[in-house]
Amino acid sequence: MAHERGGAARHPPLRRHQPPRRTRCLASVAISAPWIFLFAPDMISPLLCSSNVILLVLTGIFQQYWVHQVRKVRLQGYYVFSQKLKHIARLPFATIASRTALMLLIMVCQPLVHILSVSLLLRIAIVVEVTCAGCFMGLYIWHIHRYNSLDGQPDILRSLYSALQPSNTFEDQRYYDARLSEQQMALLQYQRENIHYLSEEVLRLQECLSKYQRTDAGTTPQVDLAHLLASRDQELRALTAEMNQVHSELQLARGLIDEKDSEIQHIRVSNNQDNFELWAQLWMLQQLWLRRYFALLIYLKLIIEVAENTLGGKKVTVVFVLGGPGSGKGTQCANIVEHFGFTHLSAGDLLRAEIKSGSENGTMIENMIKEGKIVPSEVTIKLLQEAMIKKENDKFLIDGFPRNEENRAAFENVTKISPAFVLFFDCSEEEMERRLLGRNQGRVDDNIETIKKRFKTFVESSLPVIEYYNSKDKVKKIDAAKPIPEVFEDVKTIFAPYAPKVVFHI
Ligand SMILES: Nc1ncnc2c1ncn2[C@@H]1O[C@H](COP(=O)(O)OP(=O)(O)OP(=O)(O)O)[C@@H](O)[C@H]1O
Ligand SMILES: O=c1ccn([C@@H]2O[C@H](COP(=O)(O)O)[C@@H](O)[C@H]2O)c(=O)[nH]1
Repeated sequence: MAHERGGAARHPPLRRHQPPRRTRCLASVAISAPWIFLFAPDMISPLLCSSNVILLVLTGIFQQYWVHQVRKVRLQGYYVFSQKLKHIARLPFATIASRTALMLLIMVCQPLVHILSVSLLLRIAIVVEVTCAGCFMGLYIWHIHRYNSLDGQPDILRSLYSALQPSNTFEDQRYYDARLSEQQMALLQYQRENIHYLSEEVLRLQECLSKYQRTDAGTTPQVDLAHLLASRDQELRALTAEMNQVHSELQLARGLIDEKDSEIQHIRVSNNQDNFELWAQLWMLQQLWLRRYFALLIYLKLIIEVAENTLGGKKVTVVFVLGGPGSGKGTQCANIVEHFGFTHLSAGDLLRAEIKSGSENGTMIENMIKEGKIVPSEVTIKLLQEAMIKKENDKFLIDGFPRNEENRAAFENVTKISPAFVLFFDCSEEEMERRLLGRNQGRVDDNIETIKKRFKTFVESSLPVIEYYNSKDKVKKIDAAKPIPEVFEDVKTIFAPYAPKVVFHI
């Protein structure tokens, strides 16, 4: 952006303006009138007055032209500069107008004027007038010259916003009260369009959100999970495509502006104002696209925020509890549930329940567990999603999952949920083996043969997952070899931010 604007600033469109030759002629005639008309002294005063009136008319016309030029400077975005020029452009006309009035007054009051001759007074008036008008014209020309060598940035945005912000200074207050320039109006119009566009996007977003809302007060959301996730994915894809399109259109606009920039360089030589108008239009177009682009980025961020860590219309907090078999995950999860109000979802327990339910996957799952192998991701993820949706809670401990990289990636892709952190129970194999053999819960995999296989799977497949989250700074490691209460003391420190808030009842 700065580049384009800078480009424009390097090639200002105005050329240096000289006072018209006619004005100078009239001024010289006016000054030399008393000598030219020596043969007819009575003609001097009326002639001086009438030539001054002509000069006044011409300055008026000339002022119109200057004001038009000042407007162009303002349209280019140099608001502060144009404000300065605006006052200077009016000074020559004001000077000549006041002197003409003075001259007419002298003429009218002729019989009362005794100190100096009328002709002398008129000449003094006209010399003062021409000197002042000349000075002001010079000042204007000097400013134009300064403008042409100006290398600053247009201050249009400042001017736009300053007009909308009340100020204490008198100058700013006047500006605040003054009518907005056309350029400001145009920019405001664009802002309005963008606001309109954004509100449409917000409506769309609200519509998307409403799909995630629960439709009754019951515990089961009415939205079909698969449909919900699929539509959310589709929305994300559509939005990304739209953003890419806008981005390419933005590039196109930028390309055009660059092209026009070089044409504007030509304008400086040829003084072709039409191309400047084109540049101004392109600049505005680019502004529009930029605003739209950023609006879309914000929208995309919102969508991603909505999509992430959301399930059945609620934002969820998920903690993965990982560690070797027998490291004490289940034992500590029970404590966390009691103290911190989490819902405990053990992937192993869900799989065992699935076997018991007599599902078609039952035999496959049972065989995998006996072999200490990892059940396919889609089976486990489906069970976890269903369990999460069924529960009212929004804080979940997912125990013993993900067990490998594939589990992890599939879960994040399908659910768009990433864990707040990973609680890792670190324990030696000897200690874990001792605990598992002493667990005595009748589990088919708590035998030395399967235990060895489970250890192998843990080292080969599950440890890389922990390493992955560690690289993301998400792992909170616990020394699980300590006695149960001591381990829980460490766990409590980690979960302190999740402690339920104390409510005071009066
Ligand atoms: N810190 C501890 N010290 C001693 N024994 C413990 C400790 N933590 C748990 N145990 C015991 O070890 C056995 C295994 O514990 P637990 O079921 O919690 O482990 P786990 O990590 O969930 O195992 P798995 O992954 O096989 O489900 C249990 O009998 C439990 O009482
Ligand atoms: O995500 C998972 C979780 C578990 N399994 C299988 O179940 C057993 C027992 O799991 P525990 O967590 O020890 O209760 C495990 O050895 C795996 O075979 C799984 O495949 N995927």
